[in-house]
Amino acid sequence: MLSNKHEVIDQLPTENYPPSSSSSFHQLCLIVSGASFFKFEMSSLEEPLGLDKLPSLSTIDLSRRFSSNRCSTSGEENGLGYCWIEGKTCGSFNSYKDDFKEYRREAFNRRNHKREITHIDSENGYHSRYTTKLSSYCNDTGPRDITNKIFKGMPSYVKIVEVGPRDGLQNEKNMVPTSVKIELIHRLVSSGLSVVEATSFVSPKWVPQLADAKDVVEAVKNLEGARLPVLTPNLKGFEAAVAAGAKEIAVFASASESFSKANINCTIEESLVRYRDITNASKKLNIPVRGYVSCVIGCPTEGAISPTKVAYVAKQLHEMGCMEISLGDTIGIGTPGTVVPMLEAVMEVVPVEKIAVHFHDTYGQSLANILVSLQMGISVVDSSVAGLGGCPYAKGASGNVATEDVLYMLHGLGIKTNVDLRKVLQTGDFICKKLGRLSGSKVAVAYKM
Ligand SMILES: CC(C)(COP(=O)([O-])OP(=O)([O-])OC[C@H]1O[C@@H](n2cnc3c(N)ncnc32)[C@H](O)[C@@H]1OP(=O)([O-])[O-])[C@@H](O)C(=O)NCCC(=O)NCCSC(=O)C[C@@](C)(O)CC(=O)[O-]
Repeated sequence: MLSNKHEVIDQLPTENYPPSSSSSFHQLCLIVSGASFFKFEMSSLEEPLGLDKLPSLSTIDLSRRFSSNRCSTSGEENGLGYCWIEGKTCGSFNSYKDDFKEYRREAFNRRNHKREITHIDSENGYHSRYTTKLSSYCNDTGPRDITNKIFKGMPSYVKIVEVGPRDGLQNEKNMVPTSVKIELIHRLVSSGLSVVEATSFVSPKWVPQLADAKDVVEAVKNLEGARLPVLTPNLKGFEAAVAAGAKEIAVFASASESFSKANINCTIEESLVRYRDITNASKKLNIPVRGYVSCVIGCPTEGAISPTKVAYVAKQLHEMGCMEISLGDTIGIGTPGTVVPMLEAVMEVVPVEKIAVHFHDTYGQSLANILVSLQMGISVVDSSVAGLGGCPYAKGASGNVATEDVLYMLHGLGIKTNVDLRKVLQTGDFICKKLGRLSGSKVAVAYKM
């Protein structure tokens, strides 16, 4: 058992930790595929796994890993990454549409396959035979084909948008000192995060915690190495943000009419008018604007939200000039079953490279949802250090998915982030101590044991 924190942190997986065996790799593929029919050799959970025991794909050359003789990949990068798609040339997003069509055909056209399988009951360990409808992956194809299907279309680099200082803190009841917010941003930037959402220029009556937005931005505006967007709900906020020195803005619409009312006191259409004013003003100043769509799966009052509504709002934001559209499962109710159709709808109207995903972890589904998003080609993921977060106007919304957990998964998949997980863990430790709470990151908890 590791007792010393530093000892623990020193053993964390980095982006390039030592090679794993092919059997670990195979195990991971099976885990990722959600195949519950296989038994794994598990390591003791009494202490964190040593790095050499962790299933890692990171050190195996991606092009070799996922290519067959048919694949012409030579490991070249085209700016967005290596091709992970068997039998294709290696541009990732250039060939995206074709790849995605094929992906959908192969991934979703297997609903009526009846198969007899041997089920190993995970609790009782007994074998039972039954006929069920399920994916034909396991019986039709070899492990290599399964692997190719799982990793098809995944990016080799993912940009993390750290939202801890804004989304993470906005719901904190006790006022967090401005100096702590500033130090938090410094630490996050020094861990390699290239985008750290710093604060919001919203009404202090609505979100008192972020009433010090001006002071925060003035203190961090010259920080190098990261972009520091701030949220603005209207021109008043936009102007205040720019005056304080903000160089990037985010606007936040909703796919739910009730949530729009509760959150920004206007209808969806009214919010889009406000955001058009902001994007017009920002174009003149050459300030990039990110657009959020909240409640993309469900709303605390309206229930399920249709993918068509989400796509509509996303399209509007895209067309008015938002450079990236972040899709927020504000109350964290999504599963891959609901996230995939929502993403499909949005991808019809917004290019995949402009889509980000923003999951709250209320039901523990965030990593699964991120994984399917990656499989659909998305390469921008929002997360919050230590899993801080929650929306004051969304009852039941819990923290965002923890940055540490996302990094751990991405690095385990061999996906680059340029973020130092150790430093993010230390930052999570820092902010949790300041807030007097436990980390919401599973990885942080595991490495402290
Ligand atoms: C939009 C408003 C302002 C409308 O609020 P309102 O009360 O309808 O606005 P108003 O125009 O009547 O103004 C009321 C007061 O607020 C002031 N005011 C007006 N605008 C600003 C501003 N920008 N900055 C500072 N002050 C402002 C304004 O000057 C006035 O002050 P008073 O005269 O009473 O002293 C309000 O509803 C608001 O601030 N809402 C923000 C709520 C918020 O931040 N929610 C959390 C965001 S998280 C989210 O949306 C989800 C996301 C993005 O994280 C993604 C996900 O998780 O899914």
